[in-house]
Amino acid sequence: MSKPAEIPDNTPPIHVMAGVVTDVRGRVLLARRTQGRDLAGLWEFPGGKVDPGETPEEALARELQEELGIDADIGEPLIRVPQQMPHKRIVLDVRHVPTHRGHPRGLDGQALAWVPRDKLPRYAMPPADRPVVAALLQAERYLVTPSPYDMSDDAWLAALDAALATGIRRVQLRAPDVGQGRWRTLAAEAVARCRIRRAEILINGDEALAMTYGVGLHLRAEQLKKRRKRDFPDDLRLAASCHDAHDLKRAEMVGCDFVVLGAVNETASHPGQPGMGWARFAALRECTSLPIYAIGGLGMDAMADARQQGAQGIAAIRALWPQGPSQS
Ligand SMILES: Nc1nc2c([nH]c(=O)n2[C@H]2C[C@H](O)[C@@H](COP(=O)(O)OP(=O)(O)OP(=O)(O)O)O2)c(=O)[nH]1
Ligand SMILES: [Mg+2]
Repeated sequence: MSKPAEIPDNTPPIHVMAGVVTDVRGRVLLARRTQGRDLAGLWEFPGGKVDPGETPEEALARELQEELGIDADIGEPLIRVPQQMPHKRIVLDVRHVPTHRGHPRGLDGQALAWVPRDKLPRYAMPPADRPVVAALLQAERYLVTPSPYDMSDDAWLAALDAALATGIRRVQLRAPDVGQGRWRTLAAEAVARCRIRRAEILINGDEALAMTYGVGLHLRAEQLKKRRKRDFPDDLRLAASCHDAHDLKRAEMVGCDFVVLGAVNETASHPGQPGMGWARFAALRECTSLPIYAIGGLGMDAMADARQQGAQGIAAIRALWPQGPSQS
């Protein structure tokens, strides 16, 4: 995952603002890049580069006025994606645009489309937009279940239910250190509970079990290193745990749908091992367009930071698992 030779490491990235302009039906506005520019023909969120002396919000409001003729209210940040492209580095800084005045028109001759959210993945977009679309459609919290240790199955399942009740919609089922028989029982019950709550399930490591239930598979880092091809149904999620640029490259090659990258901070399970920190996380994120959850000693209070560093959100055991008496 080395950087293209023509980009020196110290080239400052180009700051690009883009807006998720939404209509009353919740559809999102995409614009098609015109011929004769980079990435021509691809669909994008309308926006453009920040000019010297402008704030990011001023830049986005100006671009939306120039390109679409609308007077837009710039809302909350969605995600900020650092991205290496063949001949440049950008930071794609995406804001919600919940309201605007005027009817958008393609003033540069660009085609426009109002797209229902669930149809966004059908549009061919630049690589930096893949994490943006994922941020719009997919869960920002990825619960990784802890081993039950001395908890009873019932207590563990009750904790899972409590976690799901907080609105968690993506779960990695993992229970290391329990025997096969108990793992199968726990997994069967956990899959049923996640289905009731409409939470997406990925099973850690156990491909046969994932296929049995028709749910996703989360590859451990060692499993990812040995895998050459996806070899997994396209309609089920395939994810992987990554620690470095090699892992990310492999996850791309294998066709993972998303990955988990860390540890960002020191964790309680590995005291004394410093994490990679946000700067390293963002540098690795810059070299891939995979959606990435940050993991490692992160609480939910780090969510805004994570999104600013280009993360889909946070994956966690402790921070997302209700603390029962035997967990303390
Ligand atoms: N607006 C926008 N740009 C994107 C997206 N995804 C993405 O990779 N980009 C890239 C494409 C370009 O390399 C860069 C934006 O530059 P641009 O050339 O469109 O900027 P601009 O609107 O200021 O246009 P110009 O006046 O320089 O022609 O960011 C996106 O969703 N929206
Ligand atoms: Mg533009």
